[in-house]
Amino acid sequence: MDVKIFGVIGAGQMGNGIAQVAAASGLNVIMNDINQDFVARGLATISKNLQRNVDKGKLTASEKEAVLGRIKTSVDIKDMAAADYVVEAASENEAIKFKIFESLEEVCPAHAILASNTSSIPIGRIAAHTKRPGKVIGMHFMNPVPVMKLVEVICGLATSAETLEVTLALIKRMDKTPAQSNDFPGFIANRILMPMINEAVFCLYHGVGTKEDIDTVMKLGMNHPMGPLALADLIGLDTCLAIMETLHQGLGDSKYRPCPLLRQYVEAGWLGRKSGRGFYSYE
Ligand SMILES: CC(=O)CC(=O)SCCNC(=O)CCNC(=O)[C@H](O)C(C)(C)COP(=O)(O)OP(=O)(O)OC[C@H]1O[C@@H](n2cnc3c(N)ncnc32)[C@H](O)[C@@H]1OP(=O)(O)O
Ligand SMILES: NC(=O)C1=CN([C@@H]2O[C@H](COP(=O)(O)OP(=O)(O)OC[C@H]3O[C@@H](n4cnc5c(N)ncnc54)[C@H](OP(=O)(O)O)[C@@H]3O)[C@@H](O)[C@H]2O)C=CC1
Repeated sequence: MDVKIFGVIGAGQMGNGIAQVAAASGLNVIMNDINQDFVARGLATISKNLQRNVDKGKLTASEKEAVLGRIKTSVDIKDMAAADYVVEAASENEAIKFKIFESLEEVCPAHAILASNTSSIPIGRIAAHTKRPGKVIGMHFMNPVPVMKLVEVICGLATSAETLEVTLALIKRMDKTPAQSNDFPGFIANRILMPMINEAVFCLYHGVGTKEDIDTVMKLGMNHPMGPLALADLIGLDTCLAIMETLHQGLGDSKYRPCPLLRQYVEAGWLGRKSGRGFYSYE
């Protein structure tokens, strides 16, 4: 299948990154969110990231304009009627994703593949909200999308070989590297990463160390590029909590229980970088 028009649902930190790398690979992109402010913010982030590359001499100004010129914005999901392939990158919330997939089923052409960038929700569960489970797949990019090489690929029980083949070709075209996971809650990436982050939050909660010392141990002791609490702030504490809840409920093991401190921060609206405050302050 030849993908010409690539749709992205959600213009947040993941959605705008996915739109950027798709447009940079030559695809025509439609980036959708629920209101004009969010798509405008997403487009401004893409423009800023591309400009950084122009300033570094990695991209010319006309290449930047060409990439931006391939991105159309939308606040109406019906615009996905033009898409051959759609990646959903809305908030990590089952009810929101189920509703989006029900709408995509209605508006997208029969040949369109519907992918989700979900961090943890089983793909089969999402696919059950469409009439085309063979054309539903997990395409899980890493944050920040323009920088990170990995895309985790998840096939549900019904995902077809053609859907996988088209997805792998797109990942190659975007100059990323795939790794395949079977369809378990949290897949591979967050089955391993998120319990580590949650344990770092428990260390803070129990007073094992300060946030700075916890992060320094993992940065300088284990050579991680960022400490786990700083990384949680980058990912978004609401997303971290949602992933832990999916692991806890889906795998039924108390070792995945979210740290109460993580829940307290989310309830206070301390969501990390995106809200200006998480474990650290960004104001
Ligand atoms: C939750 C999930 O479901 C899955 C996930 O995504 S989990 C999160 C996975 N991501 C990680 O673990 C990220 C860990 N952190 C890192 O790798 C690094 O700290 C980092 C890449 C974020 C920043 O790297 P750094 O060396 O500290 O900073 P910096 O020198 O400013 O940036 C390195 C490069 O990344 C670019 N960059 C940094 N942040 C960026 C962003 N948000 N968007 C685009 N580009 C960015 C910089 O422009 C720079 O590019 P050049 O090499 O071309 O100069
Ligand atoms: N953050 C990360 O590091 C990673 C996240 N992911 C996954 O990517 C997805 C998006 O995460 P992220 O970008 O961080 O989250 P953000 O909160 O930054 O962005 C989500 C965006 O989706 C919008 N949205 C919500 N509902 C709808 C809808 N019905 N239609 C269109 N857009 C909608 C949100 O709007 P509003 O603000 O109004 O709710 C917001 O703009 C999640 O599934 C997450 O688990 C995957 C890999 C890494």
